[in-house]
Amino acid sequence: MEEIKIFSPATVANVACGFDVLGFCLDTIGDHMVVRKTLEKGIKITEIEGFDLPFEATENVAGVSALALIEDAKPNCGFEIEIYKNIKPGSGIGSSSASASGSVFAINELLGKPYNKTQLTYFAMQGEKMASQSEHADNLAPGIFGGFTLVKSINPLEILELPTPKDLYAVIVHPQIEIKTSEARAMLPNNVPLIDAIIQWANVGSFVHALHTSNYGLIQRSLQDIVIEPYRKRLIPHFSQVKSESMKAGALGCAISGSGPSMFALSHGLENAKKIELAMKKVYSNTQIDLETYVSKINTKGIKIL
Ligand SMILES: Nc1ncnc2c1ncn2[C@@H]1O[C@H](COP(=O)(O)OP(=O)(O)OP(=O)(O)O)[C@@H](O)[C@H]1O
Ligand SMILES: N[C@@H](CCO)C(=O)O
Repeated sequence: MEEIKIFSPATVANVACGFDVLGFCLDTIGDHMVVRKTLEKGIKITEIEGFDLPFEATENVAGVSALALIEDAKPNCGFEIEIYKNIKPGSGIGSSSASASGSVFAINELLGKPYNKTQLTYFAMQGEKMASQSEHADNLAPGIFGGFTLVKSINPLEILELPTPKDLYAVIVHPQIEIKTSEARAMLPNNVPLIDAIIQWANVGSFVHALHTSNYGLIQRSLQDIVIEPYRKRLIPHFSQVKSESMKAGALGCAISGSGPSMFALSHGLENAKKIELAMKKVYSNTQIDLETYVSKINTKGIKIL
């Protein structure tokens, strides 16, 4: 194979209680990428559509992760990358992650799949590190593995695939402001009071159990974030109203997606998800804030070859 076209989906990191460890993959929004082999060695980004991003491979996360992979694989060829972006950078639904994971997934396919999904996540982390100035894989893993994932450890990298209850849907509201992950991380405290940590890790454990048992009531009781949300919610206009209106509309939970400004809600069933989407839109209807909303099935396959 000389050329490959892929869909690299948007993802939701943290999932309320699991800062830097939990994530899930969306279905209805993502970037397209075309990657082809070249005689000339190295990585070239030849096309970027949708948003203004660097073409220099060492400055674009897609290039940085691809360079990490070829440094290890030492292939006899190079690669050129075209990026067709739909996910706005700084949106909180894994824009940089979709590019970082998409390029390594595509190159791996073109090389005959020498690497497994965990190794691909490792290479993609090198790109993510540049964008957010810290190492985390909670957006990358669900894009590469699909479904819900838990990053058990980043050193050594270990990723657990979690089950997806059949009737679970996600609703995303994206107020059109930009929040850089690096800045949203810089505002967090270095220490967490033990009393808060106890509540948070109990929620992570019970959320994982709820996914395994398709226990929607327990999903609802586990989706809370008392560690990160108190700091970041002030970055997001109308955060508290979106949350309370979503819950009134039947959400299992509503929280910041990644580092924001997007917020997500989980829903038991599609009809209910549509009601939650309407409730979210209504909160912003009398404001000047532009927004996008999406209702999505949980994407259990991850990155897709087109
Ligand atoms: N291919 C790329 N796609 C998106 N952002 C990129 C890319 N290459 C470099 N960047 C830079 O990464 C930054 C955006 O990444 P950031 O992690 O802040 O946002 P995000 O990926 O949408 O958020 P989140 O990780 O919270 O979902 C921007 O500064 C952008 O210029
Ligand atoms: N876990 C990360 C996800 C965003 O990249 C954060 O919230 O900072």
